[in-house]
Amino acid sequence: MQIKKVGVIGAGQMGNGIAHVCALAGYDVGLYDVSKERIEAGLATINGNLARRVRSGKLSEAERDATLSRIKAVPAYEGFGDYDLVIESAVEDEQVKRKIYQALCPHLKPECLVGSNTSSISITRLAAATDRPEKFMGIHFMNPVPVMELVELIRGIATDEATFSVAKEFASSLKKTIAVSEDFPAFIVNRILLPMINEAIYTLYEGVGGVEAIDTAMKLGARHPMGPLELADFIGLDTCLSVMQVLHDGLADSKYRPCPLLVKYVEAGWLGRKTNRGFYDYRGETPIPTR
Ligand SMILES: CC(=O)CC(=O)SCCNC(=O)CCNC(=O)[C@H](O)C(C)(C)COP(=O)(O)OP(=O)(O)OC[C@H]1O[C@@H](n2cnc3c(N)ncnc32)[C@H](O)[C@@H]1OP(=O)(O)O
Ligand SMILES: NC(=O)C1=CN([C@@H]2O[C@H](COP(=O)(O)OP(=O)(O)OC[C@H]3O[C@@H](n4cnc5c(N)ncnc54)[C@H](OP(=O)(O)O)[C@@H]3O)[C@@H](O)[C@H]2O)C=CC1
Repeated sequence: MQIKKVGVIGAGQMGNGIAHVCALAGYDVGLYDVSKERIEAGLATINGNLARRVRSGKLSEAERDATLSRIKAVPAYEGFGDYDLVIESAVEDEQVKRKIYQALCPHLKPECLVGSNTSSISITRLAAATDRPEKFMGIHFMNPVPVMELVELIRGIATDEATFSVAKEFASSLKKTIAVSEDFPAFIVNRILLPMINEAIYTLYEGVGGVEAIDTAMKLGARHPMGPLELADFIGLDTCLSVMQVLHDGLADSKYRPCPLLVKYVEAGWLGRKTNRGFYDYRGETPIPTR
């Protein structure tokens, strides 16, 4: 099957990044979110990211214009009727994702593939909420999508070989490197990364170090490009908590217990960069640690 048109559900930081790399690779892209404002904000981010690449000489203005012209807003699921692949990248909440598939699938052509960018949720379970489990896969991009080289591919129990093969070709066409993961909670990257971030939050919670000390320690002591708390803010603390809950529930091991301080930040609505406050306060010119 030849993929030409790619739909993206959710225009947040991951959805707009997925739309960006797909359009850059020559696909026609349709972007959907719950409101017109959300779609416009996603399109504005893509515009800004492409403009930065033009300024740094990595993209010509003509390439930028052609990329932007390939992305359109799709305000309703009916608009995805002639798409070949739809990638869902809405919030990390199983109930929200299930509702999306139930509303979306009746409008898709029978051969359309469906992918989820979920960070942690069972692909087999999500597939069961669609009318096409054999055409459903985990296609997990990393943040920031235009920069990170990896895509994890995850097959559910029912995913057929043809779907897997098209997904591999698709990810390669975006110039991404593939890592195949079995369908276990949080797959490979987040099975390893999120417990480290959670441990960094416990380190803060127990007073072993402050926000800056923890981030400096891991940046300079372990050569991580971002400290774990800075990275948590970048990912979104709601997403970090959801992933830890999926690990804790799915593997039933207390070592995955989400740190109570992470829970508290999420309850406060301090979700990191997207709400301007998390382990750092981003409202001023430079980020200030909140603890
Ligand atoms: C939760 C999950 O399910 C899975 C996940 O994704 S976990 C998160 C995985 N991601 C990470 O671990 C990211 C760790 N951080 C990094 O690798 C780096 O800090 C970084 C790549 C984000 C920024 O690198 P940097 O060297 O500090 O920044 P900077 O020099 O400003 O930018 C490097 C390039 O990235 C681009 N970039 C940076 N942030 C970007 C963003 N948010 N969106 C798009 N492009 C971005 C810049 O435009 C620049 O591109 P050019 O070279 O083409 O100009
Ligand atoms: N953040 C990260 O680093 C990574 C995240 N992911 C995964 O990608 C997915 C998206 O995450 P991310 O982009 O960070 O989250 P964001 O919060 O930035 O974006 C999610 C978007 O989905 C929208 N949304 C909510 N409900 C629906 C719905 N019913 N239909 C369509 N859109 C909806 C949200 O709108 P509103 O704000 O109005 O609710 C928001 O615009 C999640 O599954 C996450 O786990 C994967 C890799 C990395």
